[in-house]
Amino acid sequence: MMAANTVPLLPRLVSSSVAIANHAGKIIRDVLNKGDLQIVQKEHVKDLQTEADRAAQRCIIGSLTKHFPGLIIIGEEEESSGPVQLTEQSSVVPLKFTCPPHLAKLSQEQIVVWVDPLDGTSEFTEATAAAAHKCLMGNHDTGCGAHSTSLLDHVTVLIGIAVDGKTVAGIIHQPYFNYKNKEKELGRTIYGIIGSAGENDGVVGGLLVKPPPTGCVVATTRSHASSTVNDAVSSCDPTEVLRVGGAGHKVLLLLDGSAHAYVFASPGCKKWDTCAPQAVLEAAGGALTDIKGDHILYHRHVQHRNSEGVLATAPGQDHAAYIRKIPAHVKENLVK
Ligand SMILES: Nc1ncnc2c1ncn2[C@@H]1O[C@H](COP(=O)(O)O)[C@@H](OP(=O)(O)O)[C@H]1O
Ligand SMILES: [Mg+2]
Repeated sequence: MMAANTVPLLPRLVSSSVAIANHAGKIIRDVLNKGDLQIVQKEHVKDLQTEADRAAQRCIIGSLTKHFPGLIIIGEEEESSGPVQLTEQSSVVPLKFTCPPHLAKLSQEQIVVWVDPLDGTSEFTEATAAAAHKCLMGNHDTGCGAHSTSLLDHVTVLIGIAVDGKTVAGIIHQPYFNYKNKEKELGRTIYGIIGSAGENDGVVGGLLVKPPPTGCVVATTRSHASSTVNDAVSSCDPTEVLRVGGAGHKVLLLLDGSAHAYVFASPGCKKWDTCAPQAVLEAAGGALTDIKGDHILYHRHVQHRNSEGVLATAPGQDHAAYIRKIPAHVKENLVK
């Protein structure tokens, strides 16, 4: 076995982040099971924060800082007081693939980590603590409150790693994956490094990448729709539209064979929403850009908003063709 300090920085960071994201997912479930989300409204009524967001972020930033002192980390939530549950230094997960050669000699100063401790907060709050407490005790859904608890699938923990302003690696943890099936393990973690060797499931850990069905299934926002969002979706001539929560969840739909494209022509989504999902998607051969087809950059001092929207396509799809379909008035409406 190689000594820890001979393993390049990037795979060490990804491996620790997988363990940290798993831990954050457990913290999220614990908060929901206690039944008191302590919801705070941020910029507007659909921009919420719960104790699960805060506690998960304390865990992620505290643990990353402990294991990688001096690392630049940008999290969605402001600093909050409360217990900080850290992962152990030894909590690392063996990765399925090796570091691409061009990323093998990074210095920590080149890296920015973008953290969304709980993506899909609107859906999380709707899957009420009461319904979740009743239905999820014992790791299974008894059917009561099924409508609201099904939204728990939309919740993810996102840790994205950018190098010199470009996303290179990402971790998406889904804390409630399998929550309806008590026979199976609760939660899953998907991770990828762009440019790793291997084919499809070999380059994305934790998920078997599948092609989408025939037709054109477009995933878009469930809770932040607008006329430009709807115009952009319609322009793709979808055979089906999936209105679902979370940027992480929507990208997972592109990877698990559920959708062809994720279209969001609005400035509300932020860098911490897209950094990890973009890396995982692109590691598998998909693409994520703004709605005009330009790259999204993740430098330390970049503006947090993805002000020109988000358009992502599943592996094997013609990304440029989707960009061409977006109407000019939608593109003109979204400016830096
Ligand atoms: N108008 C808006 N205001 C605030 N956040 C927005 C937004 N539109 C999108 N987002 C954020 O982008 C992410 C994906 O949104 P959606 O689920 O609507 O597609 C969510 O992240 P969070 O759940 O982490 O806040 C959501 O809050
Ligand atoms: Mg988010």
